[in-house]
Order: sequence, then structure tokens, then C-alpha cells
Amino acid sequence: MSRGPVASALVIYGITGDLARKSLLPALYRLAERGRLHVPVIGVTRRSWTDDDLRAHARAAIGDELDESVFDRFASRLRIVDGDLTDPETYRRIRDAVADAPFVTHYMATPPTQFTTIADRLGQAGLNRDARLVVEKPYGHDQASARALDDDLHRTFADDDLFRVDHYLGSEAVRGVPVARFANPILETVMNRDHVASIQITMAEDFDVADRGAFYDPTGAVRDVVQNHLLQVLALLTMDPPSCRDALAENVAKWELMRAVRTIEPSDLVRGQYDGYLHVPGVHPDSTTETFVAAGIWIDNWRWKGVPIHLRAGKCLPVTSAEAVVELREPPVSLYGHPEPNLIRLHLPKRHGLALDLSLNRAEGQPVQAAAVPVQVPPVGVAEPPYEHVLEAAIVGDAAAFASFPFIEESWRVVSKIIDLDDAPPRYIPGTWGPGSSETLPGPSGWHRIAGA
Ligand SMILES: NC(=O)C1=CN([C@@H]2O[C@H](COP(=O)(O)OP(=O)(O)OC[C@H]3O[C@@H](n4cnc5c(N)ncnc54)[C@H](OP(=O)(O)O)[C@@H]3O)[C@@H](O)[C@H]2O)C=CC1
Ligand SMILES: O=C1O[C@H](COP(=O)(O)O)[C@@H](O)[C@H](O)[C@H]1O
Repeated sequence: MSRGPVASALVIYGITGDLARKSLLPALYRLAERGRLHVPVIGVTRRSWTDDDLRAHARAAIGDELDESVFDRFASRLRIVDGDLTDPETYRRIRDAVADAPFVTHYMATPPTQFTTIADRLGQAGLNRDARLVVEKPYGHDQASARALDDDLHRTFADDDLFRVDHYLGSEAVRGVPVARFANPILETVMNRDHVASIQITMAEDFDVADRGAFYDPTGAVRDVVQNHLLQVLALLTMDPPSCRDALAENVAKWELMRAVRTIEPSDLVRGQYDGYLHVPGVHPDSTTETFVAAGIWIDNWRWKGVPIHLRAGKCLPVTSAEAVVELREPPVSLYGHPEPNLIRLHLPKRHGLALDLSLNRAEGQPVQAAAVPVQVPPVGVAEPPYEHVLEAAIVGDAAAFASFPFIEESWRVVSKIIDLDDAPPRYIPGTWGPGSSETLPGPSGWHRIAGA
């Protein structure tokens, strides 16, 4: 595995924000619980907080699961640096706070409007030396802005020191997709156009936009989860085997795959907006933002040419569940009736593991008759929440847990024709699978039922 230098301090910009409260602080606590947090964690805020304010904030963020002795250990690592992110003086204080650290990880969990400013100020303070910069999503809002952001950040950080977060890549289930494929010839030998009839990938959430209206409305489902999380899953599921086991090889394999993905046409798309979305605080009253999207995708390469692939994602759907379903072709001759298709189901983040729908003899007596039987392959052990892996990888320098810029650039190209549509999407009732027109997008038999639905 390729590793960069291990950091001896972690600085988090945006420590008072929603992401830090919901994901970063709880994940850091759990790392401390398992004895895997060995660095000081320095939060930056302009709220005039003390170290104790940060510790109280962290305690509230961790919630009821907290063990006092673990928390004491964790809290002793927390420090605050006060100051506005635009003010050079703030970075002098950060420099003092990390003076003893030979290598530092800077983690930007702020609104993206601050990313370039922070990187530039780090450079002016010399804090870009012996350091890496971790950048939260979204990485741009289209291909041009992603390129501009990348150019901006490269003014102060070399590419090896720029880690672009896609927390799906921190998920054990998602990281398990290439393992399931390339460690099991029984699966990998059928993963091509000769054997696969279709692929469907669903990321369903049964909750609404909640208090994130101001973020979500200029974003929408395609930018929020398709351009990043779902295209990463698609790439891991369909790429050729990497030439070796390191971040560069896997990134090259995913990038090659993404280059073969056709730009999605609006005619291959169904958008939807849940009833009630327009009343969410922060959402424009005439918003045409999609909260649901289903899209047809084609990969024009040797392995996948002609195999229909469909993705869908949305808020206010019937379940919270994510799954990739690979449907195999029918046997060439139907000796035992017309069995249900064989399915390979890869459960994603919230329920990792693998299931196969096989056709076995279920008839009582004669004649023998094939019928679909689900075969569950449960996950080994308990999955860590993705941000534990993201943060640990950010500290120890494991680039494999992050998105490469060439992949991001291609993925923005893939969605480029479907991100700025201003026609009003059809409404759907919360708790349903989006607008009715999405049901037959994959064809007359529709979408496979996914786990949990
Ligand atoms: N929230 C989520 O669920 C997810 C968020 N993300 C990404 O994480 C990042 C952060 O999102 P989120 O936490 O929701 O954002 P919030 O708006 O909740 O928090 C932003 C933080 O940035 C800080 N900040 C902004 N401007 C300044 C400034 N001039 N000086 C100092 N601090 C500043 C604020 O600190 P203060 O006011 O204390 O100074 C605040 O803590 C974004 O890139 C987002 O896309 C990614 C996945 C999920
Ligand atoms: O990046 C995002 O991801 C979450 C879903 O990730 P999960 O790990 O919580 O399943 C999604 O809800 C959010 O809208 C999006 O910004």
C-alpha cells in the first residue's frame, strides 16, 4: 500500500460546523476508544471558544455512548485556535499550535467558499510545508469549477498532499466491492457483457433535506450523491483489475473506467422533487432542484458495451438502503422452466455484505423446477462508520481512501448535461420510489427490490 508521511497533528477548519458535530468529532472519539488516535486535534473557530468549550461541544456531539475514561483521554487531545479563516493572524496562531509537529494534516470542513482562502493563507504562513490538505466535498460544482479549485489548491500543495474526501470511499462496504470481485473468481468471471444482463445501483434515503435546505437547494441529488458516491461505486463495480494494490493503480483503473462512461443525456433521466420540499427553510419557493434522480448509463468499453446500467438516488424514499444489483443473463436453454434471473447483490454503506439470488430446485416431487433462493453472505465483523476510516487515512497518509482529481474531472463530465436543468421536476409523495415515470426507466420489469425495502 502507498502511504504518505504520518501526521503528528490534525487541524480541523470548521470544527463548530454540522459535519464536525455529526461525523468528525464522534469518529475521532471512536478512534480514541480503539486506541487509534495518537495526535492532537486542533479546531479553528472565530467564536472565541476555549479548549473547554470545544470539549463540551465534543461531549454533546458524541452523545449517550460516551465512556468517561475514554472521553478524558480524547478530550486531552483537543485544542482550540481562535480566529477568522480569512485573517493571516489566525495562521500564526495555528503555526504556534503545531510547532512541535514534524508533519501536519489540515482538514477543511468549511463551506467550499473558504477552501481557496484557507489553502492560500496556509501557504503564506509556511504551513503548506510538511503538511497535507484534506478537502471536503463538493469538489467544485461542475467540471470547470473543479478544475479551477484544483489549480488554486495546487498553488500551495502538491497533488500527493491533496486528499479529496468522498466518504463513501471510507465505507468498508464500498471498499469491499473490489475485494469481493477480485478475490473471488466465481464472481469476477461473470462480470462482463457476456454474462451480465443489467446493473442497477440504488442509494435510497427515507429522510428529507431537514435543516440543510440552504446547502441542498443549489446542489440537488445529482451533485450531492451521483457525481461522487454513486459514480465511485459504479467504478469499483465495473473497473478492470488494478495492476497492483496501491492507491495510484486503483485510481488509474477507476479513471480508465470513467473515461469510457458516456455523458448522461437528459433523455436518459428521470428527476423528481418530493412534496413539501418547497417549504424547507433555505429552499427557494419556486425551486426546480431534484431530490430524486434515476439515470441510464452506458459504458462504451470492451467489457461492458451494450449492458444497460441504471442508477437512482433520492430523499424521502421508502427506506434508507443502498445496494448494487448485478443481474445475470438467462441460461441459453430453459431446461427447468423459466427461473428468476441470478442476481449478485452488494449491500452498500449501511448494511454491508453480499447476497446472491440463485435458482435451485424448490419443487416438491416431479418435475424438478428452478426457483429463486436468496443466499446471504453476511459481513465479517462490524463495519466502522466511514468517517473513522477517512480521518485515520487523512492522518496516516493513506491516499486510497480519497478521490483522485482525474476521476473527479471525468465524473463531472459524465453528469455535465444533467446538472443545470431548469424544468420543474415532477413531484412525488414522500415514502414512494420517486415519480411514477422512473419505475420503468430500466425497462418493463422495472427495478429489483433492494434489501430493506
Ligand atoms: N453537513 C453534512 O452532513 C456534510 C457536509 N459536508 C461538507 O463539509 C463541509 C462543511 O459542511 P457543514 O459542516 O455542513 O457546514 P457548516 O455551515 O455547518 O459549518 C461551517 C463551518 O465553517 C466555519 N467557517 C465558515 N467561515 C469561516 C470563517 N471565515 N472563519 C472561521 N470559520 C469559518 C464555521 O465556523 P465558525 O462559525 O465557528 O467560525 C463553521 O463551523 C462542506 O464542504 C460540506 O459540503 C460533506 C458531507 C456531509
Ligand atoms: O454526502 C452526502 O452523503 C449523505 C449520505 O451518506 P451516509 O454515509 O450518511 O449514508 C447524504 O445524506 C447527504 O445528502 C450527502 O451530502
